[in-house]
Amino acid sequence: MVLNPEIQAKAQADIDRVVGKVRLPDFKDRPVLPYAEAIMRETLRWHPVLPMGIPHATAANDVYKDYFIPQGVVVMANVWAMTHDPEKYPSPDEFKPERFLHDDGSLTSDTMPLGFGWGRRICVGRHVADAALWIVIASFLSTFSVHKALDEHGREIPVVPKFSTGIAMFAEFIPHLPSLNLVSPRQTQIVVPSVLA
Ligand code: HEM
Repeated sequence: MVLNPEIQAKAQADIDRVVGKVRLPDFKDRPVLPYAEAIMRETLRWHPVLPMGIPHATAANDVYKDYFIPQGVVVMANVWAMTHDPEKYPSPDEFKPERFLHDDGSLTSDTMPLGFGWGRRICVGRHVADAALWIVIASFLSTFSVHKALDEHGREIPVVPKFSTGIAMFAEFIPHLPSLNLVSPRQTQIVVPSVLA
């Protein structure tokens, strides 16, 4: 969001329109908040948490497209190449939630399943993760805005997105951002559901 303020503003306008400003988003709002959903899918596509999945081993000899693959070799799925295929996702390095939306704003059928793997060893926690990601994204955007911090002259400090390499990919730049002005509250009154109060 700090890199894409116009996307943040668009998502917040959508949430304010549907949810209003006196309560937090709830799961019942999810079907009518396609833009937040598209942000989540684009996040999983843009920098997948496990860009090469988790290593697997073949249980038997196999042949795939004229390649002989012996039993017991390590096989890794190049999730990064799939989520950055320019034919499927033009300008793949750009963060564009709109790629998951039709022109009328409704969601496409591409739910970005690649981020959780596939087949027998698909992520067993995907439904927990999916729900948790959505509610965090929607609640955060509802209550806070992320801005670039300002230097002592009041100028925005540029943010360079830098991600770790290795099995798991995470945003390395976030802990190094100066905290000044980074996150600001945008709602003065939030009604906490009684179940949480
Ligand atoms: C955004 C969050 C998450 C992402 C992107 C993610 C992604 C993945 C991926 C790509 C795999 C490997 C699938 C494969 O080998 O083909 C995996 C495996 C797994 N995940 Fe997740 N995961 C997430 C959250 C979770 C959570 C919250 C849990 C537990 C509650 C969980 C539990 C597991 C387990 C146990 C496996 C191993 C499954 C197996 O080998 O049979 N994951 N995950």
